[in-house]
Amino acid sequence: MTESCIQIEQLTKKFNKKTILNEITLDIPCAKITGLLGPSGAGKTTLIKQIAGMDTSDQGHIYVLSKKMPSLDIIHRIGYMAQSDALYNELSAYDNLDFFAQLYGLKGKIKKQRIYEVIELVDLTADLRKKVSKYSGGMKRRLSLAIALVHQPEILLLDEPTVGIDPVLRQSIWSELEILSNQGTTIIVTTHVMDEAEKCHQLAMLRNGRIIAFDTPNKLLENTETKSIEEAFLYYGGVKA
Ligand SMILES: Nc1ncnc2c1ncn2[C@@H]1O[C@H](COP(=O)(O)OP(=O)(O)OP(=O)(O)O)[C@@H](O)[C@H]1O
Repeated sequence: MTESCIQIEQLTKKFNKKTILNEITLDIPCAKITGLLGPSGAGKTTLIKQIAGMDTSDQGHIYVLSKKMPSLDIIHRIGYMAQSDALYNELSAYDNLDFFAQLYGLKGKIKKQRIYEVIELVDLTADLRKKVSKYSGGMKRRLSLAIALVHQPEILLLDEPTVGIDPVLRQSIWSELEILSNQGTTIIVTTHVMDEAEKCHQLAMLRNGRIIAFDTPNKLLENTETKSIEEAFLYYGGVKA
C-alpha cells in the first residue's frame, strides 16, 4: 500500500448554496504526480485551493503531511501555482523570485542559487532582469512555476501549469515534475489536457464536484476497456463510448 501525504475526507464546499465539491474523499499518494482531471467548472481549482489551505470547507477535513488544514506550519512546505498569475508587474523576474524566496525564509547564497536554478528550469535566464509587465502570458506562467518551486516544497500544487506554454518547454516541465516526484515531492496538477493526464501516476476524475474515478491511467483504461483517457472519462461520466 502506498503511503498517502494528503487525505481528503468527505469534503463539501458550497458557494451561494450551490454545492461545488460534493463529499470528496481521496488519499493522495506521497512522491507521485496526481492529476485532477475534469471539464471547466468541475471544481478543480476549488479543490486545489482547499488543499492549499486557502479556503474553508462547509463539511469534511483535509490533512496535509498529517496536519489538519488550514495550518500555518504546513503552508511553507507547500508550493502553490495559481491559475491566474500573482506577480508584481513592476518588478523584474529576479526581484519577484527574490521576494517570494525571502518570504519562504531563504537567505544569502542558497537563495541566490535557488533563484538561478529555477529560472533556468523554466528557460527564463535571458529575461531574468526584465520587468514582468513586459513578459508574455506564457513567460508569466513559467515565472509563476519557478516561484512555486523556489523553496523546494514537499507538496507542489499546480493549477493548469502549462497553459500558454509551447510544446517543447511543456515536455521539459513534465520531465522536471517526474524528477521532482522521484526525489520525493508529492505533486497535484489540474489539467483538462488529455495527453498530460496520461503522464500522471494517478488520476482523479472530477465531474460536477464529485470524484467519478481515481486510479492509475492504465487501470482506468483497463477497467473501462477504452483506448483513451477521454473515452474513459466519458465512460465514468455515464456516457458509454
Ligand atoms: N468564489 C466563488 N464564488 C462563487 N462561485 C464560485 C467561486 N469560485 C468558484 N465558483 C464556482 O464553482 C464552480 C467550480 O469552479 P472551479 O474554478 O473550481 O472549476 P474548475 O474545474 O477549476 O474550472 P476551470 O477548468 O474552468 O478552471 C464554478 O461553477 C464556479 O463558478
